[in-house]
Amino acid sequence: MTEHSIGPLSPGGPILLVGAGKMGGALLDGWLAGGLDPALVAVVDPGLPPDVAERLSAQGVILAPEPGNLPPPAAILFAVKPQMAADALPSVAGFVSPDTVVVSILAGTTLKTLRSGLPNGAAVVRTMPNTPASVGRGITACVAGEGVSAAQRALADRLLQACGEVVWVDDEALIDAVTGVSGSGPAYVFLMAESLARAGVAAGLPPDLAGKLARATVEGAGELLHRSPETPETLRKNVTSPNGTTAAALGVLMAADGLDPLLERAVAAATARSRELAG
Ligand SMILES: NC(=O)C1=CN([C@@H]2O[C@H](COP(=O)(O)OP(=O)(O)OC[C@H]3O[C@@H](n4cnc5c(N)ncnc54)[C@H](O)[C@@H]3O)[C@@H](O)[C@H]2O)C=CC1
Ligand SMILES: O=C(O)[C@@H]1CCC=N1
Repeated sequence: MTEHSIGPLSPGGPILLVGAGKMGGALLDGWLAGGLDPALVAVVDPGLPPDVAERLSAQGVILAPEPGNLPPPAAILFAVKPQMAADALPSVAGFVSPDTVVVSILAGTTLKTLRSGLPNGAAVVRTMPNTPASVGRGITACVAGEGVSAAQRALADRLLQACGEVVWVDDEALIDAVTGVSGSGPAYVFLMAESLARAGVAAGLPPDLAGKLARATVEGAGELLHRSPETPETLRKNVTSPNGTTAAALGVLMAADGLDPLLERAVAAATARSRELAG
């Protein structure tokens, strides 16, 4: 369930999703749960599993449209794997009209690459969402390419807000580091739950109990962070009694070779990979 309602939206044309996998599908679910009329939504994805196609079709979503039988889309959400971009861009290009805004979520794929595969002067927004979008709790960072109008930017913003928060940056180069922090970031948190469970087993707990405790701890800490106005630092200090158990653990995690340098290397690796994907 999304917390975000996009309510009645008259985008001036359909919204076309190209690539309805994990991220594209999450955005689509967010739009439908947020109140977007399914008759205004079209999906192109040759790999759509039959059960998903059946569900979408039953909801009234238009499947596998051709440029000739779909009115010019107000927005095209481009959500294939970066490695499929070159193959898929021509089919996106076929749907682009002068008023269409193309919103890409492809890691690494630059505005320049996207624009080079689309009709001259196409309006393109490059974004980086994350998988908590599937529960309406994502965060997406966006950068608008040349010629994107205020109305096109507002439409992109509204579509992405169906799945969580949206922030805009002016400098496209920041999107690689955004990818390293929030795009890939949920995986680091899930790994934390896995690692904490393994550490619990190493400390003598039965695996089932360690897994349950670790999962509930990550869930609960995330929810507390969500609901509390306090900073992460204050919430951490609230757990830490002087000379107590947490202080003992934090002595390890906050040491010179602790979590900071490890995460710095991890985020730098993701950022570098995002730049590499640009080719
Ligand atoms: N999974 C994640 O956490 C995030 C992914 N992204 C980006 O989202 C994009 C999609 O990633 P996922 O959803 O994880 O991948 P996915 O593999 O789940 O989805 C890709 C979808 O594209 C479809 N597809 C392949 N070729 C196509 C074509 N020519 N035309 C239309 N559809 C086609 C596939 O059938 C598949 O359903 C990637 O570019 C990735 O960089 C961005 C932020 C987070
Ligand atoms: O791993 C990836 O390349 C994508 C982009 C951010 C999250 N998943």
